[in-house]
Amino acid sequence: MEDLNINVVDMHTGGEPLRIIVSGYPTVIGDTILEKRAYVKANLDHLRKFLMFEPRGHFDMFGALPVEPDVAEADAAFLFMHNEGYPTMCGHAVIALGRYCVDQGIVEYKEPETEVKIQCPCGLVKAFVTCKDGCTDTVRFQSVPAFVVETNLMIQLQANHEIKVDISYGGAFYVFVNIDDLDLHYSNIDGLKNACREIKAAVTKQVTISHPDNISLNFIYGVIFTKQCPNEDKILELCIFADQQLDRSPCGSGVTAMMALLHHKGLVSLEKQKTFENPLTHSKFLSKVINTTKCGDKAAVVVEVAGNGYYTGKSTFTSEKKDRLNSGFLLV
Ligand SMILES: O=C(O)[C@H]1NCC[C@@H]1O
Repeated sequence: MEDLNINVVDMHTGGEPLRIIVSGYPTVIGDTILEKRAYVKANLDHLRKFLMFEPRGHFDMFGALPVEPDVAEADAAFLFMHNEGYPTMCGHAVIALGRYCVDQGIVEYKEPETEVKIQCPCGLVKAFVTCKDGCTDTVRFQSVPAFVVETNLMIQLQANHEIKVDISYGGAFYVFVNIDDLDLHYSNIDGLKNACREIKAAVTKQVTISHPDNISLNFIYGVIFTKQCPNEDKILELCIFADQQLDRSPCGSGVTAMMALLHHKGLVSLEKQKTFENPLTHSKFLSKVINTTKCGDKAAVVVEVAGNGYYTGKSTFTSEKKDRLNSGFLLV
């Protein structure tokens, strides 16, 4: 591997890490953001492993790589990366990146709120950063149109156990399972990871995932284990995504997809706010459906999600040729 010197800023949103690459990456080639995503996958994947894997990262690390936007309205564009590859959307990242873009002067600071238009692989996402007394704070974002793929789909799990799932899109495709339909508790992470594997495999057999605009978006990104809290307007969401990665946040793109589902089922009206909580870290996002729209010929909604991202550090990552573990490894 070449001599590397990569500068990053680390943040977290609701406990979910975000490693923002600031400098030291080669130029990413491609006319569109999806071409750039394909380029890094084919040509620069060793750098994802270098920054996401141990000893510099860990199994559940998440990253954002700035690239040149290819739509005129965008203020910035980012590719995302995790333990398996390059996802199409990430809400927790957009919340942190909204602050980062204003703090870095990529967009001019404006009180009481600064709008930052971030191009993501799934499309243009608008972030609105609260700005007060010279400081950035809470971020709300409006994602790409979200739509429902299937509701009440019956799938067969290996243990002769049939369960009902929903599938919905919020910048990425998610399968939703009510955790009470499984004999599992949120604290049983290994059990949930096994269930996630089985659910993903069963759904992939039964359903063709298809986005009206681009085939690069056609894959199930994660499984979300949900629970409506009785007597409270709060929904628990635990997302397992990529290669069994566990989201510490309530999962911004998952919340977007879930709000599309709730709206479709008549369980939430426009502008009605819902709270989503990660059952392990107890971090929260607030969300509402703000409009109806279309995605191709599908009925869709525009969803807003709000949360807080915080800075945790800055690093320069270097390499040494004589280091046998230089290129990164994972112990699960
Ligand atoms: O907030 C989100 O949308 C994400 N968090 C990790 C997995 C998803 O990309």
